[in-house]
Amino acid sequence: MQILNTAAALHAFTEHARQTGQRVGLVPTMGALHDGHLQLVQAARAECNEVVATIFVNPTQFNNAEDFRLYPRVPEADAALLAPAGCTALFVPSVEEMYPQPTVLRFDFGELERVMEGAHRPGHFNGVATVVSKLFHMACPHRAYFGQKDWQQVAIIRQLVADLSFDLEIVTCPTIREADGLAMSSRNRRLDGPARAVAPLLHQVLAAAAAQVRQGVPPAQVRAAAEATLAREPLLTPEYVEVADAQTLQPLAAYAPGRAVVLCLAAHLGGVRLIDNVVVE
Ligand SMILES: Nc1ncnc2c1ncn2[C@@H]1O[C@H](COP(=O)(O)OP(=O)(O)OP(=O)(O)O)[C@@H](O)[C@H]1O
Ligand SMILES: CC(C)(CO)[C@@H](O)C(=O)[O-]
Ligand code: BAL
Repeated sequence: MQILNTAAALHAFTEHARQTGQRVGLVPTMGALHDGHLQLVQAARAECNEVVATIFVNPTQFNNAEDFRLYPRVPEADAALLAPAGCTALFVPSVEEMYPQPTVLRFDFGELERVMEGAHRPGHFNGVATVVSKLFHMACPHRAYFGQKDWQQVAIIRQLVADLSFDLEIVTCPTIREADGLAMSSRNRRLDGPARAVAPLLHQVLAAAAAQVRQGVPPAQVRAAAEATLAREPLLTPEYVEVADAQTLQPLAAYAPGRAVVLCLAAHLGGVRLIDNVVVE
C-alpha cells in the first residue's frame, strides 16, 4: 500500500492507473477506522483494481470546534487495517495541502440540506461538498464509496455529482452495526462505559419506529413515540427524530404509496453526538 501525502502524488497515482486501464475506487474517510469503513474498502476492492482510501479530518465540515478537537485520530492503527482489507493507496494530506488558501466556495443544496444534519449543523454540508469535490478532482475515481449511515450525506453527494457532472459512480454500502445494534462510528470511541451501555437504545428506537411505519402508524405519532423513549433516558439528549421521504429527505405528514421512508435521528450521549437511520422500503 502506497502512502500519498500530496494532491500531486494522488493525481499521479490514479492517472497512471487510469492510463493503464485500471479501475480506480475511492473511499473517503476521516479515519479512526472500523468495520463500516473496511466494508467500503472491501466493496471497492471487489469492483476496482486500485482502491484509494483517504483519511482527512476535514475542518470545514465541523460546526463545533470541540467536536473537531476531540475527533479520534489514530493514523498508525488505521494504516495497519487498510492494506489487509485491499487498499492499494492511502491519501493522508495535511490541512495546508487540502486548503492552500481559505476556501470561499459556497454550495446550496436547497431543500436537501434544510433538514436534519443540514439544519442542525450549519455549514456542515458546505464543508463536505467542498472536500469531496476536491478529492474527486484530485483522484478522478471511476467509483466512490459511501456508507448508508450518513444517508443525507449520500443524497447531497449524489446531487453534487449530478450538478457538477463528475464522471463517476457513487456506490452506497449498508450500515454496519455492533452485535447490540449500535451503528459503528468513529465517535463511539469517545463513549464512556455508562454511555456505551445506553447507546443501543438509538437503534432500538429506530427499529420500533420502523415497525410502526410498516403498520401504518401516522408519521407524527411515530416521531413523538421515538422522541419520548429517547427523552426518558437521562444520559441522552435527542436533537431530532425525523420520518422523511427517503429520496427527497422532506419530513412526511403522511405516507405515499410505493415511496421508501427513512427514519433518522441525532442525539447527544455523554457529550458525544451520534446519528443513525433505518430505511423502510
Ligand atoms: N457503521 C457504518 N457502516 C457503513 N458505513 C459507515 C459506517 N460508519 C461510517 N461509514 C461510512 O464511512 C465513511 C467515512 O465516515 P467517517 O469517517 O465520518 O466515519 P464515521 O464512523 O461515520 O465517523 P463519525 O460518524 O464519528 O464521523 C462515510 O461514507 C460513512 O458513511
Ligand atoms: C465524506 C467525508 C470523508 C468528507 O470529509 C466525511 O463526511 C465522512 O467521513 O463521512
Ligand atoms: N460521517 C459524517 C462526518 C461528520 O460527522 O462530520
